[in-house]
Amino acid sequence: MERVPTTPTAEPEPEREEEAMPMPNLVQELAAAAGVKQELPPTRYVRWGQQHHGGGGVSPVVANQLPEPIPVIDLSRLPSDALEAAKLQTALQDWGLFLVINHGIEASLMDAVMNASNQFFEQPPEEKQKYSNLIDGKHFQVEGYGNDQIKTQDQTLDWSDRLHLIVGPEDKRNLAIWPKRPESFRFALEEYTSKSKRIKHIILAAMARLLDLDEGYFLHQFGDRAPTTVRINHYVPCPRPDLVLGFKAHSDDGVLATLLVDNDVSALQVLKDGIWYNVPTNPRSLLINIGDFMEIMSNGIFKSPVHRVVANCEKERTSLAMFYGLDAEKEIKPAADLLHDNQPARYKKVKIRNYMAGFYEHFARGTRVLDTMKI
Ligand SMILES: O=C(O)CCC(=O)C(=O)O
Ligand SMILES: [Fe+2]
Repeated sequence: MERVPTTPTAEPEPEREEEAMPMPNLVQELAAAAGVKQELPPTRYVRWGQQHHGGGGVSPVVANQLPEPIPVIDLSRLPSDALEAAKLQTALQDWGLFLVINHGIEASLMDAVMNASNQFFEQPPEEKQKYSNLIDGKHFQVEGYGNDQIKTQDQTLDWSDRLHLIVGPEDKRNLAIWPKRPESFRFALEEYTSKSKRIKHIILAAMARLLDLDEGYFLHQFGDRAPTTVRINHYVPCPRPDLVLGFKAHSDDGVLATLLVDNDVSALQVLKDGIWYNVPTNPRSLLINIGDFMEIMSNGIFKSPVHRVVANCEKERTSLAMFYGLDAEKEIKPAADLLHDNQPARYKKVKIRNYMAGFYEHFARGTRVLDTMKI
């Protein structure tokens, strides 16, 4: 079974033709270009030696089925129902991710934000390039439309394009980089952002109660200036899904992430005890992912799960992840009330700014910055 971090093996590269044209850093354009009919995707996207399933274009989404379904938490019951809280505890300890239903976001709003996101990606490249994450075509910034930052020449890129936006605090929204088309995009994303906040509150209060901490313990870490960011991932079909990943293995930065995924294309996988499991889609529910900051603050009681997205050769897929981060100047450490003589701190104190700097370095290499913070 593949493990994280993954390192390319010395397996020989299959023979392939060189690309005739310079490679655009956008997977949608690559896929649309005639060159994609060649059997192999461009080298930069290929994970040599990491073939994750079979080969020959067999859809990799048929991996291990979960030994039990991903826990589904009824958010309307979570504040008062002990059984629901117990379910949450199991979900957090076993998987670090779970689904929520009765979350208070109307189906029409979920559809609106997904449709607007899909419509953005369906537009011609010139329109999308207006929001590029490359300033002057070369200087990378996290916010905007594009792919990963290229940190090294041998870095393997993901078979997907992304749109990354700051949605909170409101005065930090860089509206110049928010798509103007489709026109519905801005309103849908604003509405979705404002309704998602309540979900974060209910879950973080319940998590604090599970640890016998003050109910506001995690919520108080945010203050007014904590950033909330959105990453909209657009996965394009790939002729050799066995050779690429839609999104490399990673754990999320931030305290918590909510994930809105396509209703019918399942592609997300989670790693548990060295085995990858498919996370099935569940229309109208939201997936909640624990982030690295929570793993640190809970002293490892709640795990930030390693996950990845596999490609397929037929269907497009879009997902929208909302990350609840913390202020760059803040320091986090395991909650003092969780530490005892026989339960010492398992993570160092870390400033968010330093964590984030390390995060992007590690992310590009497919390793985890969190591992460097363990004691
Ligand atoms: O597309 C997905 O299902 C997951 C996306 C993800 O993990 C992320 O944006 O951090
Ligand atoms: Fe993620």
